[in-house]
Amino acid sequence: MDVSYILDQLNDAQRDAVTADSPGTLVLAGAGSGKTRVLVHRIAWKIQVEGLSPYSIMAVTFTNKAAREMRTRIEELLNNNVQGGMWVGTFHGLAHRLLKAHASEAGLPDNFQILDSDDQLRMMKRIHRELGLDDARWPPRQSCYFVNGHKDEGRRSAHIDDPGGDLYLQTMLRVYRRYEEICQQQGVIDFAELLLRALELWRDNPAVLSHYQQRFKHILVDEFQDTNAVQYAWLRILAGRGMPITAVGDDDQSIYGWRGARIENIQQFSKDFADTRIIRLEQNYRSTGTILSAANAVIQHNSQRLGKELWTSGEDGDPIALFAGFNEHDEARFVTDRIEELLKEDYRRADIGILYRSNAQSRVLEEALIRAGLPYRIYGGQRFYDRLEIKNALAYMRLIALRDDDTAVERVINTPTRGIGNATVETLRHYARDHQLSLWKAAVALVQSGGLAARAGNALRGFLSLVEDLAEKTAEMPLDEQVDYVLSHSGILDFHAREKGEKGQARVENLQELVSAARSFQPEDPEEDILRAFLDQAALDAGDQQADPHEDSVQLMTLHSAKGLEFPIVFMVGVEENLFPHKMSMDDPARLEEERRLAYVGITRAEQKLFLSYAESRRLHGQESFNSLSRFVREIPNELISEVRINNTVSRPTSFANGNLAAQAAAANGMALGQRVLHSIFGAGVVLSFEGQGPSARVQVNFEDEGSKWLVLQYANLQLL
Ligand SMILES: Nc1ncnc2c1ncn2[C@@H]1O[C@H](COP(=O)(O)OP(=O)(O)OP(=O)(O)O)[C@@H](O)[C@H]1O
Ligand SMILES: [Mg+2]
Repeated sequence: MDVSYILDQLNDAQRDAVTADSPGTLVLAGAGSGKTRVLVHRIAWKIQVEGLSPYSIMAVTFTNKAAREMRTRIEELLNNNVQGGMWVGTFHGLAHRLLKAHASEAGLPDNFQILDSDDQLRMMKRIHRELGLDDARWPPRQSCYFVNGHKDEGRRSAHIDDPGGDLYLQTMLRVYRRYEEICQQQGVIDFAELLLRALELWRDNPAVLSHYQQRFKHILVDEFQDTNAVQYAWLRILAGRGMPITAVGDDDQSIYGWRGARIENIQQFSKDFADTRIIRLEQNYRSTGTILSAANAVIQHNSQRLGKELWTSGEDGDPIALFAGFNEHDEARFVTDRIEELLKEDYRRADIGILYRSNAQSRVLEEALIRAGLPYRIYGGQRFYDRLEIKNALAYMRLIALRDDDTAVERVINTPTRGIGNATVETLRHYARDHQLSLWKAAVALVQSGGLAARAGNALRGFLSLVEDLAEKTAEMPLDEQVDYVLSHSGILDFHAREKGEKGQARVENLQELVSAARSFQPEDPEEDILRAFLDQAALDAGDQQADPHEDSVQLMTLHSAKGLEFPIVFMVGVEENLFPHKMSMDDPARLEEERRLAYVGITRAEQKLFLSYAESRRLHGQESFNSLSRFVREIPNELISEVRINNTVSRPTSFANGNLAAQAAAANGMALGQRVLHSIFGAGVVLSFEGQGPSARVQVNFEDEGSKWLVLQYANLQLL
């Protein structure tokens, strides 16, 4: 059999890694050196040459998107359909699959549901109320952090030592215990719990473990540097004493330390897996020489490194462009202007990635993209399934699947408004707590016993029978009709349609989109209950489905979600001290190094062109700040960077509502580049640029008769034309 096509497009070191027959194989290499490619080709090799069945392979990727891509690439390579039972997915996705197959062994009800981070926070707030904790002193978010942090390390509340007189720990422990109890009672599990349960399932059920140990013949793990303690333990327990395992990773790209990821797992690997062969890849195939030199220069400032070389035989390419905006709007306009130019040069929108440090930065960029008529998609962040109206609709669907889902009850018991006030809900909560019941069962009991005032009782009865009715009427419908029916008969559609203006409109469109999503939904396992599978998918998916995936669109995402991806063009925006590195990480050397690795990840996403930009003044989370250029940019040698001058960006007049220019510019300097203005003495002209801020802000205007002049904005008294 001619299998040369599996090795043809690989260099020697990559071939070595693909064909290695060592029990443990660790590929340790920098960004863009072909680690993911090696994994894909290694799987093809295992199947085609070594004759492993796809059924006996497990591959772990970092995102659901990466899992889908991996599957497609293997299929392309093997020229066939390898659906045949191969397990490819994220740790969370695989753990979920495992728990569904063995719910009872894992101590879960068959229809357990996933609690996403928003739901988790909601539940935490309820627990705080129940325990009489004041949210100001005990932020519920902090409790989530506490619980998740311990779970990531594999610690349940029972494993935490008696905190003695430490009030903080005592309180957190009480919260953790109560949280565990309630989750168990309701049959819901959060993300960290998925992993921990999956680990405990194997640890405590030798029969289940041995089944999988016999089934799998090879485990492969991408982005190994970001595994946490529980994930690593899960791999180890499965691999047992002899299952071959291949891990690929890059210590310089470890960026999830804040979520419990442990770089040490890399060193641990060769100790734990006998006869590990370590293979290094040194040639980068992704980026231009300039981009690669910049990345290398930045990461060299870190002290904790295993140390790797990375070179490219490619061209140097363009210098890295650096743009200083007056504020975030100016920066966003620079981005959209450049994108428009690039699109004229034969690039497609999907070739362009815009990367930022914090989710909140996306809003201004989104607005600029919308204004410029440029379709875009966001990975992560405000995902389709995170949107309010979608969560409302899904809460009804979840209740149809499982009445005891308290989070869903809380969400829609009075949405749309049906006269169930806070007092009634509070009574319900008390009753549920006192009788150890779910909210739903408590509601049924209260309605039956007549324990409520007539009005409240009727309203509550209305809600209960609505849900029962929805369940009954839609039981036999195909999924999309079911969703459609629930949207109109629950009142959710009307409720959101009544919201004013664009927002209501957008919500209705999103709800309609949910029907389409249901129509095109196909469960991985056709035997499975489709509603259940759909709800699980909604909770798990990393937000890939918000826009039409086939439309050519600009890609927006945080630096964290960009890991493993590549784009011909990359804009890294907001490269400012306090934003990136993040101000929370500035004082801690270890966290600062993690921020630098994030910069390394960002830079190395770019194939051909890299644009960096920052804003001299920025309003974020409602606060104005003035930050200097990020140290990470200053760590790039000057000769690799070319500064973009502001005038270059004045390509078209910006339109915005009439008003007093000084006031607007004072609020947001530089909004009006290209704007035509009138001065009482110099006459009409066009705004060329701005300088400074506050009272010293100056504006440069090119007057038709008088030529270019600098004026102090505050006194210039310009009128918009
Ligand atoms: N031998 C090769 N010949 C040509 N192109 C290659 C070769 N190896 C890898 N590539 C290409 O280089 C790019 C980077 O490869 P890949 O994504 O596998 O790198 P990686 O090491 O996984 O990067 P990251 O660390 O960012 O995850 C991809 O476009 C890939 O197709
Ligand atoms: Mg990769």
